[in-house]
Amino acid sequence: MRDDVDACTTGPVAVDGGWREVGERLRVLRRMPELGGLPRRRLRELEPELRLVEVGAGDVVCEEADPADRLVAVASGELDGPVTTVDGRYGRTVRALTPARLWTLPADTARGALWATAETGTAGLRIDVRGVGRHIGGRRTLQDISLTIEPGELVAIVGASGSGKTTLLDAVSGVRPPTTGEVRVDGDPDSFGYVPQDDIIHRELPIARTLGYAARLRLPAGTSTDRVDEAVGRVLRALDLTDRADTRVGSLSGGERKRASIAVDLLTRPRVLFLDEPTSGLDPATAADFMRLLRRLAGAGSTVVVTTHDPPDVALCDKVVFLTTDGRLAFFGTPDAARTYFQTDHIEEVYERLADEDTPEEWARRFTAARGVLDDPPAPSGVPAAGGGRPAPDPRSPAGAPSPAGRRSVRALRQWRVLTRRDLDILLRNRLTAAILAGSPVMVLLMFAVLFRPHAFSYARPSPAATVMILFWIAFGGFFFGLTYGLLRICTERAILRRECLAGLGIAPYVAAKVAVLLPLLAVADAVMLLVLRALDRLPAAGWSTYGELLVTLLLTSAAGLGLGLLISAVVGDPAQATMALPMLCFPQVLFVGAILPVPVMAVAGRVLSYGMSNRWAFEALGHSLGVARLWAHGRSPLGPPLLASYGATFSRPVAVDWVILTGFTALFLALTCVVLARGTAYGRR
Ligand SMILES: Nc1ncnc2c1ncn2[C@@H]1O[C@H](COP(=O)(O)OP(=O)(O)OP(=O)(O)O)[C@@H](O)[C@H]1O
Repeated sequence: MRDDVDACTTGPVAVDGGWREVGERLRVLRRMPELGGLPRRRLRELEPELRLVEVGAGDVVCEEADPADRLVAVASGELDGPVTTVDGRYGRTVRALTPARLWTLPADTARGALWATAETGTAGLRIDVRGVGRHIGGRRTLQDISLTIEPGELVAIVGASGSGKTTLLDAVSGVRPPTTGEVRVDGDPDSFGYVPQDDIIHRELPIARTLGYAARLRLPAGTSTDRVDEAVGRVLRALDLTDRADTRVGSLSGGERKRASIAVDLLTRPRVLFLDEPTSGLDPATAADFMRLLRRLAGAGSTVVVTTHDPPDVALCDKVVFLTTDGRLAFFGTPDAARTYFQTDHIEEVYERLADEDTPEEWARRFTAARGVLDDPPAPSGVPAAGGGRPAPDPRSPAGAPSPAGRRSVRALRQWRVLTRRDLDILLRNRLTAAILAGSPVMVLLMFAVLFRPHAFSYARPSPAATVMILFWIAFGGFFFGLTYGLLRICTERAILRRECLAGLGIAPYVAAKVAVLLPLLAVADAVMLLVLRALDRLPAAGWSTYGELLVTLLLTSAAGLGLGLLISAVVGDPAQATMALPMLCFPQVLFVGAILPVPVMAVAGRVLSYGMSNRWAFEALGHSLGVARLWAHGRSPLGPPLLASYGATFSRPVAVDWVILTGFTALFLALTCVVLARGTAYGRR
C-alpha cells in the first residue's frame, strides 16, 4: 500500500498550506468519521501524515484498484463520490468534479493508529533466549541459540526450509518448550499471542461471530456486550475486514483468513505476539501491508516475532535471525548489519551464501566470534551472552517461557459459558455434523426395530435369548452414541485449543463445555430410543419409574462413551486416527460385556477385562431394572432357567451401584482427557 498520494493519482500535488495548515490538521482529523473516537494523543501522532493536496477538475482522487489507499477530507471543491474509508468499503474510482483542495491521509497509517489504540496495553516484553536447542526424534533440529529480543522490537526469523524457524518460534513462545537451554521473559506476560501457520479459527462461523466469542474469552470478566462489539468492530476495521464481517471464515480468501486469524489476537493488544509465516500465501502488496501493520503494532510497544521466507518482510524488521540449514544461529542483528556481515546488497543472497559456502558449524562459529562487535545488545548481568549458558530459571516464568499466570482474569465459569455457546453455534451451523449426530441414532433405532421381534419381554411367551440381545444392544447404543459424539470433537480443533490456552483458556472449562453441549443431545437420543422401542413393543410395559431408571442408566453409559470419545480425541493427532480407533474401542465393549458370553462363563482374563467395560454395568443395570432374572426364572419359556443359571448373580446388583460405577468411568475419562490436553498444550497446565 502506497503512502504517497502523488503516486497513484493523475493530478494531486502537495501544496503548502502555510501556518493555517498546522492549526487545521487536528480539526480535520477529528472530522474524519473513520477516526472518530481516537484519543487526541493518537490524532496528534497522525497529524504529520496528513497532507494538503490540490487536484484539477477530472483528476483521479482515488483509484478502484487501490481500495482503502487513503482517507480524504475535502477542504474545497467537489468530488464525484465518497472516498474510500479505512475499511475499504467503497473501493471505487473517485474523481474531482471541480478543482479541489483535499486533505489526504494514508489509510494504512490510520489503520495502524486504530490498531494501536485497540487496547490500552502496556509495553512489550524483553525475551532472553539462552542456549536453546531442541531434539526431535533423536535429531537436533535447533542448536544452541542465544539472543535477546527487546520490548517493542519486530524480529524476523529466517532461514532455508527445514532450518528450524518454526521450531525456534515454538521454543521461544513456549508452544513447544526447548529440550535444552531456556527462555526468560522479563516481566509477567498478561497478554501473549501466537498465530500459527495454519488457519486456526473455526471455519463454520462468520468472522464477526468468531471474534465475538474470542473477545468474550480474552477480555476481562465483566466486559459489557457493547465493549465486546466495539473491540470486534475496531479490529475488523483495522484489518480491512469490516465488509466481510458476516462471511463464514471457511468462505474467506486465504489472505482474508490470515487477517482473520491474527484479528483474534489483536482483540487484546498482546505484549508479545508470535506469528509463523504470516505472509505466506499473500500477494506481495497484501503481504507488505500486513508487515506494516506488524511494524505499527511493534511501534505501539508490543514485541513481535515472525518467521518468514520473504526478503521484503525482513526489511521492515528491527532485527533478523538467520538460521543455518541445520538450525544453528548464523546471525542476529539489524537487517543493515546483516547485509554488512554477509557482504551482500540483498538479503536473498544470504540464503545462497548460507547454503553454498562453508559448513553450518563454520557459520555458527564465525558469528559467535563476531557477535561481540555487532549490534547484538550486551547480555543482562548474570546471563551468559551466548553458547549454552544455563542460568537458573526466572521465578516469574518457571517453565523457562512466558507464564500464563497473569491471564486468568477470565473466570473458568465465564469461559465455560462462552465455549458452550460457541460449540452449540458451531454444531448448529455445521449441517453435516448436525445431520450425523441426529441421523446415527435414527439409523440404529431402525436396525433394532428390524432385528428384534415384538413381545420378547412378554411374560406369557418370553424369548430369553432375544431379551439378552435387546438389553445388550440398547446399552451398546447408548455407549456408541456417546463415543461417536465425542470422538471428533477435540482432534479437529487441536490447534485452536492450543492457541486459546496460550491466551488464557482453561482446559477444564473447555472439556466441560463439550460435555454441556453433547450430553443433552445424548439424553434426547437415549429417551427417543426407549420411547420408540417401547412403542414398537420391543420393550415391556412398565411404570414411569422403571423407564426413568432405564433412562438414567442409558444416559450414564452415554456419558461414559462420551468421556472415552473425548479422551481418544485428545490423544490422537487427527480425525483419521480417531476414526481408525473406533472399531478397537467398540470390540471390547461387545465381547467382554457378558451378553454374548456370560461373565461367569468367561476365561479368567476375560472376566478381569469385563470389569473395565462400562457397557457391562449398563447392561446389568438395564437387566435389573426390567426384572429379567424374574422373567427367565418364572416366565413360560423353558430356556429361561438354564440361561439364568449361566448368568448367575449378574442382574442382582442394585442399580445404584451400577450408576456409581458408570459415573466413575465418566469422571475418570474426563479427568484423563484434561490431563492429556494439559500435557499437549504448553500453557494448559492450570
Ligand atoms: N514433529 C516433528 N517430527 C520430526 N521432525 C520434525 C518435527 N517437526 C519438525 N521436524 C523437523 O525439524 C526440522 C525443522 O523444522 P521446522 O518446521 O522448524 O523448519 P522451518 O524452517 O520452519 O521449515 P519451513 O520453512 O519449511 O516451514 C525439519 O527438518 C523438520 O523435518
